[in-house]
Amino acid sequence: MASTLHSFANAAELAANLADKVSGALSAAIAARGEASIAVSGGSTPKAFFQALSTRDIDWTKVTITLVDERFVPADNPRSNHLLVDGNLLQNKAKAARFVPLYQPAASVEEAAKLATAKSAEIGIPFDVVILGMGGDGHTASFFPGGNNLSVALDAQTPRGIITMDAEGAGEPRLTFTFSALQDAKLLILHIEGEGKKDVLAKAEGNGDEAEMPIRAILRRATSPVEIYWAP
Ligand SMILES: O=C1O[C@H](COP(=O)(O)O)[C@@H](O)[C@H](O)[C@H]1O
Repeated sequence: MASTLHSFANAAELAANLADKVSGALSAAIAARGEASIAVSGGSTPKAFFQALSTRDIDWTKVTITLVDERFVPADNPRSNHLLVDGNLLQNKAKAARFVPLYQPAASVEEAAKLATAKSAEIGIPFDVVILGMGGDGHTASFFPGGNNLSVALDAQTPRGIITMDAEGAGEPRLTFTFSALQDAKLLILHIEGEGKKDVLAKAEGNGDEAEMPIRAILRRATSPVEIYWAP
């Protein structure tokens, strides 16, 4: 499916525009079905966007928020994506939203993935909004180059849900939604910032294996159009 690049003068402008776009999509879903769902990324990029979105005038009591991926660490760990969402998105008006975490306090990451899959099954299918990020190595969600479960995660036949990922570049073991669960969001956004990430995107858009740059799976095979939001 085609992608469209939206470029902004700076990160603040991007955050405000993306917050408007996403709040419009969530409000439309609430008007149509009485509820809305959004899966967001972690990492260093989304903070300003989360803060902007948290102030938007939406009926947040009807919104379910989850993560596209998470580290297998509890929510008080500084590297937790849940912690980032708690401090920046689940604030202001968005405090009223329901949050479904991927981390579960289980004995193993595999057990946590099963529990998270069961809990997230209540969230509407497909997601109304998915916000993906991208690492400098071309990973998105926790689809890491060299990941032990990468081919399963990227296989369109793998059922929707959360699986585990171990990879050298990942730090901790990860929990990630599968490609099948993310690629058909009604609004599918790739949010990246900086000249370096633009170069990585250009490389990903060229020829090469998906396994080398897993973002290619989204750019090449997502059934929804990919809206790319970029600022220097
Ligand atoms: O590990 C992760 O990294 C990516 C990209 O993060 P960034 O710091 O380069 O913005 C992120 O999209 C993903 O959710 C996160 O777990």
